[in-house]
Amino acid sequence: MRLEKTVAIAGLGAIGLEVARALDKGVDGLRLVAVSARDQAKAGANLAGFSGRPRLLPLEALADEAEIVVECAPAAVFAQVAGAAIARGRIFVPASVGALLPRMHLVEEARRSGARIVVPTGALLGLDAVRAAAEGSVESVTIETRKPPRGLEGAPYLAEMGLDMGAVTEPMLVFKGNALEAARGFPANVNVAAALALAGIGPERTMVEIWAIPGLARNTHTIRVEAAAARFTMSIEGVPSETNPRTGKLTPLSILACLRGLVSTLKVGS
Ligand SMILES: NC(=O)C1=CN([C@@H]2O[C@H](COP(=O)(O)OP(=O)(O)OC[C@H]3O[C@@H](n4cnc5c(N)ncnc54)[C@H](O)[C@@H]3O)[C@@H](O)[C@H]2O)C=CC1
Ligand SMILES: O=C([O-])CC(=O)C(=O)O
Repeated sequence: MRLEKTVAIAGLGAIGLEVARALDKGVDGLRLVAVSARDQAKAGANLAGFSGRPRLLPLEALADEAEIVVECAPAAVFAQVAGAAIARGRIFVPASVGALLPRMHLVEEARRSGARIVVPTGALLGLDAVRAAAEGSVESVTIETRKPPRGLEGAPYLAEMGLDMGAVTEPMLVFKGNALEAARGFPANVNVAAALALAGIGPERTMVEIWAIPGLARNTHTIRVEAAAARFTMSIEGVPSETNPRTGKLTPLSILACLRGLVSTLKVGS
């Protein structure tokens, strides 16, 4: 008989609430025991319809309650959630992957505490192929991200460069650089580039282009990999969530699939 693993979720927004709802409906081998939210009244209302009764706790307390801590909060509070989960030796599943890049010391801390950091594919695709390719030699990895201008609004890089997304009337290349610079400049927009970098050849060598495309209905990511074992190009067009246009609807589903993979008897994909 398989033991159940307990799960806690930090942040009940576009991603966290969807994951929480799905877990509450029932996923074999997983039990939602705690959540954290900024707006307690709103969280209480959202949780009122749940059949389980997850505890509503501060971010740092989640790791005391659950074996798996899923981070679905803004990048600004990433360190609080990650630090506690890793210190307690938990399985830490981050959505704000961009916030992990400047904090790679957490991987060393996890090694010491026995914690694991499991990065879901999120709004992206094909990280199994990228990881396989990276077991051999890889010449280059690039990602082009295309979003409607409103999906990029609020990024610190845009403010630094004086770029007003409201004024974009035709396709515009707003950023070109490596994944580390992209994560710094667009902490809420290019988690996919960070995940790609971690799957493959690292943030310095993974190259990123970000385009603002007026009228674009879907967040589009295209990966190109040139490796000794294979050359591949993959593209995904994600439907933006209604609650947060920066976030694709696939992301909570990817996290759910990732969580299932932590406990399932049959697991598909490397
Ligand atoms: N890995 C991936 O492919 C993707 C990752 N993301 C990232 O995932 C994270 C979550 O994204 P969304 O759910 O779309 O954001 P969201 O803004 O819809 O939700 C975040 C939630 O966290 C809550 N929150 C804020 N401060 C908090 C605090 N101190 N304690 C507890 N809760 C707090 C907010 O009230 C909100 O409900 C973001 O960092 C985003 O950039 C988004 C899309 C794709
Ligand atoms: O949902 C998407 O298309 C990707 C995204 O926002 C991110 O990488 O943070």
